[in-house]
Formats: sequence, C-alpha cells, structure tokens
Amino acid sequence: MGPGGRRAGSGSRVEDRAAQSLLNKLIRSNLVDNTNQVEVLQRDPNSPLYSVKSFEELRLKPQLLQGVYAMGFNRPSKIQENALPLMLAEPPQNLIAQSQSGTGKTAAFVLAMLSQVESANKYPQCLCLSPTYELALQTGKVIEQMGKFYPELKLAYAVRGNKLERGQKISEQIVIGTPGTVLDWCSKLKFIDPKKIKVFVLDEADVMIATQGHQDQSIRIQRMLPRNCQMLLFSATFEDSVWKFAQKVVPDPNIIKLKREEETLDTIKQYYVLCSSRDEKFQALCNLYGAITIAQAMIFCHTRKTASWLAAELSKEGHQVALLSGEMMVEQRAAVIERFREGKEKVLVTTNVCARGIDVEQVSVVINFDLPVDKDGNPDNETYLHRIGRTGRFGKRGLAVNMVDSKHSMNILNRIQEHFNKKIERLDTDDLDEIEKIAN
Ligand SMILES: Nc1ncnc2c1ncn2[C@@H]1O[C@H](COP(=O)(O)OP(=O)(O)OP(=O)(O)O)[C@@H](O)[C@H]1O
Repeated sequence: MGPGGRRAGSGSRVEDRAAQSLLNKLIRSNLVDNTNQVEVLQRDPNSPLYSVKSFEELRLKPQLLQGVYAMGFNRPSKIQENALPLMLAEPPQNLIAQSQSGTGKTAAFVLAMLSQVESANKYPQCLCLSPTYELALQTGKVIEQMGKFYPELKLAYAVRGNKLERGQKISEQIVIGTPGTVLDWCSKLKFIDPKKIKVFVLDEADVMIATQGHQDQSIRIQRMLPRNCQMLLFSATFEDSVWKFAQKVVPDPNIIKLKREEETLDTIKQYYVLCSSRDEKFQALCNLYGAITIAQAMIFCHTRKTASWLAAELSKEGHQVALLSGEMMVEQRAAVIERFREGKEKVLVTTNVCARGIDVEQVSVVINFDLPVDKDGNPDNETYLHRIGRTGRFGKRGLAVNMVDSKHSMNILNRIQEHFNKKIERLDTDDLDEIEKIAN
C-alpha cells in the first residue's frame, strides 16, 4: 500500500521538513528533557487548572493504563501533565498544543483517541491527519503499542495507494492518513462517515501547512465533522501561519505551549585541528578515530561528494561507517539512522543539508570535517550551535572537533569563536597524549 519512495534533501523544502520530522522520530529513543515552564491558556479561565503527576490520576480504562505502562512510561511528560487532563475532561475539550519534537505529543493524543474509542463499534470514531505516509505509519505504531490490550481495536491507513473497493465501508475504529486521501474517503468515496467521528487530530501542523493543498483539505475535512467532535492540533513550532491555520481548524481551543529549550555550548569541549589539505584532514581524522569511536560520532561535510569520498576512504581503512546522503530515498535514510541509533555503526558521515534539523542530542562526538557556512560562504552559527550544542542544565558533556584546512576556514572558525565567545582549543592529532586527554 505504500506510495513510491521519495527523494528528500534534493527535492523541495516541504519534503525536507517531513523527512526531518521522520528522521528525528527515528533517531530519538527517549523523551526530550525540557526545563521550561509550560504555558496554559484555558478556554474558560475560571475553571480550575488541572495537572497530573501520575497516569493513575487520569482514571484511564484499565487496558489503556496497562498499555501505557507496557510502553515503559512511568509518569506523564511535562506537556502531558497539562494536556491529558484537558483532553480527557468531560465533556472533552479542544486543544492546540505546541512543543518541540520528542516531548510526548504523539503519546498524548494517542491516549486521548484510545480513551474515547469503543472497540465494539465497527466504524471509524477517531481520525488523525499526518503530513506524509511515513509519519502516519509512525503514529500508527504508537497506537498499536499503546492499544495492544484492546483485543478488537483496528487501524486503517488512508494513504494514496491504499485502494478499497467502491461502496465499501471501513470497519476500523481509528483511521490515520494524509489529508487528500482522508478527504476522498470522507466525501467522494464515502468509506468513512465523518458524522460519527468523536476525536479529530491534526498532527505536525507546521509540516502540514508547508505542503500545498494540505491546509484546504484539512479544513474541508474538519467542516464535515459533528460539532461535538473533539478537535486537537499539534505542532513542533508555532509561527504565525501555523497559528492562523490552527484557529481555523480548532474552535474554542485551550492552548498549551512549551518553549524549546535553548542550546548552549557550555558543556561541550571544542577543538580545532590545523591541516593544509583534504588529505591531511583525513589523516588527522584517522589519528583521532580510536578516541572518537568510544562513543557515537557524527561527521559533517559540506558536499555530498566529500561525504561519499570520506565514507569510502574510512571504509578502506577498515572502519565501519554509515553514510547519510541527500541522494537517498527517505526510507533508506531512515534505515541508516536506525542502524546508527542501534549502534550497528558508530560513525555517521553526512552533509549539512541532509542532517539539518535532525536532533543529534545523543551523539556525543561531532566532527566538522568542513565548517558550516551559509550559501554566501559566511559562518553558519545557527547550524554550528544546533549540531554541537546541548540543551538543559544537566546536558551531557560533548566533544566537538573542527577541521581547518585553509586561511579561509581559519577565518570562519575565528568568527564562530567570536560569535559564541567560547574558546575553541587547538588540538595536535599527532600527539597521542593529547588525543587521549580529549577522549576522557
Ligand atoms: N510519559 C512518557 N514517559 C516516558 N517516555 C515517553 C512518555 N511519553 C512519550 N515518551 C517517549 O518519548 C519519545 C517522544 O515522544 P513522542 O513521540 O510522543 O513525542 P512528540 O512530541 O510527539 O514528538 P514528534 O513531534 O517528533 O512526534 C517517544 O520515544 C515516546 O515513546
């Protein structure tokens, strides 16, 4: 039922955003910590503000609580503490929620859907919109895991390529899909009766509106739903356009926001290595190799060509490395990231463009084989910080090594150093004692 593979990175920015979001989900194994305060704006400011510190307080159906614990969740995440009581209130309330990827939004709305669904009823009751097929599948996996103690619960994917016979009615209780196909299924093909939907979720709103047509399709779907249907919208970022869209799709919303935690370079040891050519950079990297592969490392190159060359050279030296390249289909990139996450490869070589927006929090060693520059050749400080920086006061210590091979790149490095006002120490990769020191 899958549509043809998609090429990301080389294509439009829209696909990049969806691909980034997918890759982020795959690279992450845990909840993202965030020490910021959650902001809650209630529709009815006079009603008490509930927040829960445990899943028991929510009085979930026993099979749902069992599902939550089976996933290894001990307590609600920061955003869940406030979002869950609102979503599970009687009557159910509408919600617009924004917090960065990895903070527990998906798990929250899956819980809301599962607590409303009546599995004995064989028709769609919950409808979830995702920007792409791959993202829909990821959400589907969470529904399956969390709903595994519901014996009769079934899921349908409304995505292009999933062809049903005309005149058929869907018996699955939860439908998850992309806006175009869901719209067809609700209107033209009538596979779904939108009037029976109790919970409507619009996930990844920021990614969604970046795709032409998705916004209108989503609004048209929303218009077909009954008035008392619960509407929930989630987004990792909240620019004006998302906000405007959210207000069209979610009437009388409660609003929850959790600001992204700022990244800092405070817990990172930063070094540079002075070389005179690409080959020398390669040699320096080989000298460093033992030290950096104690942990997992990511190596960034400026172009795809350099990245492929470097990955090939490292392999020739007998090192096990993975290459993440913009030429690959999204599925292939996802597979590479999954292997890396599982530790099958300890080193991942990639390009700036390909890895832009991917959270590499758990990677403790970052090598800039080429320094990040923007299209005018100026230092790209934002990318530097995002690649190397860590969030949170208790952020893990990290190590960053920058390879410099010309006056020009030394100049870029100096400007990065000035920008952050943080010293980047020189490292001599021929000095084994020094290398030993940085690895500890
Ligand atoms: N209460 C919890 N306790 C422990 N782990 C949790 C909890 N809630 C979610 N997680 C886990 O944290 C990770 C991130 O959660 P989730 O996917 O729900 O975040 P998200 O905000 O939806 O991210 P994205 O925007 O990328 O979809 C997942 O691995 C999920 O299983």
